[in-house]
Amino acid sequence: MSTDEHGRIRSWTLEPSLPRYRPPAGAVDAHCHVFGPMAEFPFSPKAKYLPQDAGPEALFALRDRLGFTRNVIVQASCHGTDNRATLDAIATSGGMARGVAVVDPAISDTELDALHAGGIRGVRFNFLKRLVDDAPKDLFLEVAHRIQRLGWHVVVYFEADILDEMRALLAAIPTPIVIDHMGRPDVAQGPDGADMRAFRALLDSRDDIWFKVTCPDRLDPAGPPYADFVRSVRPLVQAYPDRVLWGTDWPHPNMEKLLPDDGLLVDAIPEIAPTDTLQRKLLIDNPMRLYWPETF
Ligand SMILES: O=C(O)c1cc(C(=O)O)oc(=O)c1
Repeated sequence: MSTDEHGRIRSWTLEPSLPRYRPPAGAVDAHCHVFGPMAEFPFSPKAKYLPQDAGPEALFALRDRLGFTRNVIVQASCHGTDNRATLDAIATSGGMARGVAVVDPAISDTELDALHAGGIRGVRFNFLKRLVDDAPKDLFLEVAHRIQRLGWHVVVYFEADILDEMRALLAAIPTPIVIDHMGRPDVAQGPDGADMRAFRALLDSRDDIWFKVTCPDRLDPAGPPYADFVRSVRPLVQAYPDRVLWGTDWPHPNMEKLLPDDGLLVDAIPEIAPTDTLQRKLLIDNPMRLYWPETF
């Protein structure tokens, strides 16, 4: 347990192993976060965890160590709707990061424009009760309509047990959708289990629902080499190769009891995406299409 004298937790390992797998040049870590630094960017009073600082310098050092080129920084719940830490990290990346914001539904169009100028390309709707106090679907849907003019997408985080409740909202969202961590299926059920079947039905309901094959550490308690995660997720990558994204999830919010080794997370990539073509789509083509569309 890595808690400092102020009760601030560390959920990432300070010495990740060097991965054996080397990503192709230009690879994107499409799901990561920054925490603080708190002195500059305080956490939300509503934050459900109080992490130690995990700022852009550490994030970009990890990016280089793991062999990645770009990051997509997703606003973490501990920063609420104050996106300054995420924007600061993007600003210091030299064009090598873009982001996903969490916004107050009352946000103005001018503020949305400023987020766009700062590199934001999507908004995140979080439905996990342990992370947020409320998730107003009607207001979220209004936000989804308002960001359409910017060419953004909606990132949604929910767990498998509420997938059915989510269907109506997901069907109504007018922009592309990205599902965080595949909606957290129980990977122990295997690729044909109820959770994966329900998730595939969702993917089949629209051709613009993307998903992140992230967080083996959260979804597969057996740990590396994440055998259940690999056997459940590989068929998904093979079936939907053009709308799948990968990310480290660093600094792994709330994982302080079992610090994931980022090097071993990278080593799982060729297991879930076994060919060069799949790896290129997963790590370069797909995230670039979504976050750096002007390069196409
Ligand atoms: O499962 C989690 O605890 C978690 C939390 C956050 C966040 O606090 O934003 O983001 C994630 O992607 C995952």
